[in-house]
Amino acid sequence: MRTAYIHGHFFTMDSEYRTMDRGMMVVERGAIVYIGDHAEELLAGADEIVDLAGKWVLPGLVNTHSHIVMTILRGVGDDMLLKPWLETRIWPMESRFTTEIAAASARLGILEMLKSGTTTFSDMFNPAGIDADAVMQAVAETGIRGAFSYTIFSMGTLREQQANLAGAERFARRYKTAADGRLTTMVAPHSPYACTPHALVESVRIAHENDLMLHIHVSETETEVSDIERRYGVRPVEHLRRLGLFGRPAVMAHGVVLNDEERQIMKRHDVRVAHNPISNLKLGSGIADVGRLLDAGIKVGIATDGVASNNNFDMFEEMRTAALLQKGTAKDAGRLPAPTVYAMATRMGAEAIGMSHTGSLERGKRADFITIDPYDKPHLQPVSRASSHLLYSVCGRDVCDVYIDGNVVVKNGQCLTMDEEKVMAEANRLLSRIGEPRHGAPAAGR
Ligand SMILES: CSC[C@H]1O[C@@H](n2cnc3c(O)ncnc32)[C@H](O)[C@@H]1O
Ligand SMILES: [Zn+2]
Repeated sequence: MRTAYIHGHFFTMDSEYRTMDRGMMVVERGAIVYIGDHAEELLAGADEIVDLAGKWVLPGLVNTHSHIVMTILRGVGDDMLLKPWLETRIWPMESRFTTEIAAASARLGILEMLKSGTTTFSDMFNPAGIDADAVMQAVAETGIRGAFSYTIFSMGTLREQQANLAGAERFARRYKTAADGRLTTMVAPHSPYACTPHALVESVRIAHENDLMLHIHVSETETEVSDIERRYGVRPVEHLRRLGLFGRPAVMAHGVVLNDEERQIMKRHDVRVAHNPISNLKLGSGIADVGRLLDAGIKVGIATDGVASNNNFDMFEEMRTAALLQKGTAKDAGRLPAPTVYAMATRMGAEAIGMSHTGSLERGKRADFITIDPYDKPHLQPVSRASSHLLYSVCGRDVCDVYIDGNVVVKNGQCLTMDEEKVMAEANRLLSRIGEPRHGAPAAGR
């Protein structure tokens, strides 16, 4: 099947940030075979022609760190710092999760991601008490692309910790290539504070033996850094380096509290960062110095984290927040200009999570793209300044169509791979099982 997408205003987000006004993209078997100016002769060989006149077309966004299974916890534990938030609100509720809740929560999270333009994500989920296969089945059916990680924690008895490691290894192997290559895995020790050195070393072994990346929360708060210093005599980055974590390609979620020496270690070992500006603000963790990370040559992607600390999966909101924070903290309006932020949310983010077959509209890449129709939207006028609006004015609700592997998964704002009403109703119904009253739910539904 060969499809020609014509007349759209294309933002390729390639390394030259090429744009084409009334351009053309040809897709065959889910891959881009042509992108450029309109070429009438290419239409002859097309099985289907899709007219995108008036629409902005850009690569699907890449969310480099999320927790979709936590979506049902949106609104839990507002106004708390990370440590008490996790220990007194989030972890106790996660411990009551069932497979049904986890799968419903994942569907709801992915529905929100797809409808707001995210086509690829890298996710960590807490496997305790749930059947990971059922969750993966739910994820595969949505049509999204992603890297999934079964989180390794050093909690509970020794036997429970061994079971957790064995589960993570089984999972990493089983889903390394799944759903026609759309889904893959990473190995995810939760953090230097929730994992023993043994669990961290085992994580590296699993990653090495299965040729996988590592994904870990690091240096999110001052408290974490001082706790690790007290326990191990060194800061988190050096602690992880000594344990061999950076012998594999690794994505560090957060990286809020870092010094120059740590950035040098990270650059030397090609450690990438998933920057979660809104979650870091909401949990009172601080603001990562993204400017310095990029200046040091470190790849940085943008991420939402879970919605309990955000409270949504809107990557446009995340991009704008990232840009504004860096300008404000550096007192330099030129910090993090639009092209840099677009790259972080698309091509660089995809590279950061080892998925460089997506993230830009280039020949040979997967046809993962989204469209925005600006014409009926006052906040996107004047339309001629699209390259500014994509950062400063667009929000997730403006996304019109979403394609992954050349398949349309959202059309005119409606998700085609899920029954939207059912997904939302199911999440609300299951909420009562984890002990939260459903404030605002209609009485008849109780
Ligand atoms: C969902 S899997 C992993 C585990 O991570 C917890 N979590 C969610 N957000 C954060 C964060 O910002 N820092 C550290 N840990 C976080 C979540 O509750 C899960 O148990
Ligand atoms: Zn996280």
